[in-house]
Amino acid sequence: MPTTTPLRERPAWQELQRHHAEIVQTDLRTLFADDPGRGERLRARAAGLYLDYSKHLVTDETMRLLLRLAGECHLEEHRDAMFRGERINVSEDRPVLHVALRMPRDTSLTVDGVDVVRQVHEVLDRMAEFARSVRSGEWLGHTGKPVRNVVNIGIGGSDLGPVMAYEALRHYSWRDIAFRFVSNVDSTDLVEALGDLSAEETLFIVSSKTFGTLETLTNARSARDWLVGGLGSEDAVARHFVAVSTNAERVAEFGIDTANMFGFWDWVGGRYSMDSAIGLSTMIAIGPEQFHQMLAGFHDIDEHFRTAPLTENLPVLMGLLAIWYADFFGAQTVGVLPYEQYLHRFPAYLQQLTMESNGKRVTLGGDRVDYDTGPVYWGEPGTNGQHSFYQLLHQGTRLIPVDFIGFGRALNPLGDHHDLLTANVFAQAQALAFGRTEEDVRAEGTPPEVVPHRVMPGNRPSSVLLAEQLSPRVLGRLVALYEHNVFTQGAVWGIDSFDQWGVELGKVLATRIAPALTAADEPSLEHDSSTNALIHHYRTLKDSGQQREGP
Ligand SMILES: O=P(O)(O)OC[C@H]1O[C@](O)(CO)[C@@H](O)[C@@H]1O
Repeated sequence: MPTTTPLRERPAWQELQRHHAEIVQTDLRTLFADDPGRGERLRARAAGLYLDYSKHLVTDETMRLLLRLAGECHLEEHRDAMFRGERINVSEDRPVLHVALRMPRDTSLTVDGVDVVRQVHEVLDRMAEFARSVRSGEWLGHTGKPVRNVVNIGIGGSDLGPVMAYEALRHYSWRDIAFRFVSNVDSTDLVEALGDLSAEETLFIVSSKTFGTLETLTNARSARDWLVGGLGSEDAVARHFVAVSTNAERVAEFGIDTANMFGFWDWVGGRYSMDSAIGLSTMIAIGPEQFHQMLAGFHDIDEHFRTAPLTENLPVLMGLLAIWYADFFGAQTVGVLPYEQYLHRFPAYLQQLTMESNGKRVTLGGDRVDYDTGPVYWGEPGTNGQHSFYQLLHQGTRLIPVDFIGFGRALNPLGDHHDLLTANVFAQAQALAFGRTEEDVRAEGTPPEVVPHRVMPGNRPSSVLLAEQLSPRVLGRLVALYEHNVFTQGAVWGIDSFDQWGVELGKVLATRIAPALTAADEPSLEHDSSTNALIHHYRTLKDSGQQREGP
């Protein structure tokens, strides 16, 4: 599918470069003053989401050129290839089919002779049956008690999706069960999570696509020791451990009965898996019906991405804007600022989705790119961030495009809190775009020496995304929106957004270094001089602690 013309040589790219030189001669104040209809025109809607992109450093001409670039990069053909189940993850030679995870039961998609939609719904049905039995108290632990605590053990995509979704949908969750999420191999994570739990009432979900991840297996082994220690029998594992994985062999090797395993497939990337069986904790928390609502939300945006004209296609517009700033303005980051406390882990979730996907430096054909790819995504919920890092957004030297996410209705209405919250969304977007001029500051009687400090340059870009109210369906829509935004960016950059080879080397090196840290006798070291010195110093610190802790 990829054509051979290098990205920077494409006509639209070159025109965008020329056009960029014009855009920086104007500013948002002028653009709005000259065009009263801008705020109503530069916006798009889909599946209950409203995207205002009028406060971006763009004109109609910019959008026309960006959309032309998408065409020249065959975005629609790439998209259709994904939906058809072609092996677009070239470096791993796999299809990319998270969109099949939310296709309705009465549809089908055949890949390599198998109807994957049927497979998906078989697993969803098993998950639903299990979730119902846990929620109803029918599923009993080894000593005959129902489950009161669910602990998901996983990392990366096997943790960030479940924890983000649990937090986002807490309002809809079954409060009789406590949920904990353990990811870090730092023992504090597990110890703190289990500290106040009773083994008799605790169910572990070991979530790992590969079932080979060091952190997850280490935590799962320690959790099993804790359980067996607490209940006094290895037999307890069968009623207290279930697994979510693509690797039945390793699940069995670990000692979990594969009858208690929920599968998925290698065509689901870890960071695209929260709506697969990896979402088992989410399903137990909110129930199968609400989980299906979340899937329907994902599907709403899949259909929009697949069928809407690019000019009105929300994820496409967002992806192209990210490219505009990354490659033509040299912006390094994108802030995501949800004004909804329940979405407080959404930026952390997006970090993996965006950066593990588009943190790539070679094209699909293996050539080194000569343009910037994936920006750094980061963020915090508003209004908290306003009292922390927004200063830099408003008056710092860097250009940082941001996405504000707001809602029409609060889940926990209280007085005028929600109107105040939303007023802050609009005010921040306004302040970033239009700032405060020197004349305005002087007119307020500001002492001349303070004037430069109080001027707000404005001309800082933002999107405002609005939805009715956070719900499972809306969460699905939001996540799918960013998934396809990431897809759009990757398709234009011509990179593989679905592999993650960059995380492998560190894993291999850690397993080489670990024996030197655990060895009883001073090891002979053959690493670089810095690593050798660090290992020596660590061993000294460890020994000095052991001596102090001695009898
Ligand atoms: O689900 P697994 O196989 O344990 O992998 C966990 C995470 O590790 C990664 O491979 C990166 O280290 C992610 O892509 C993945 O989500």
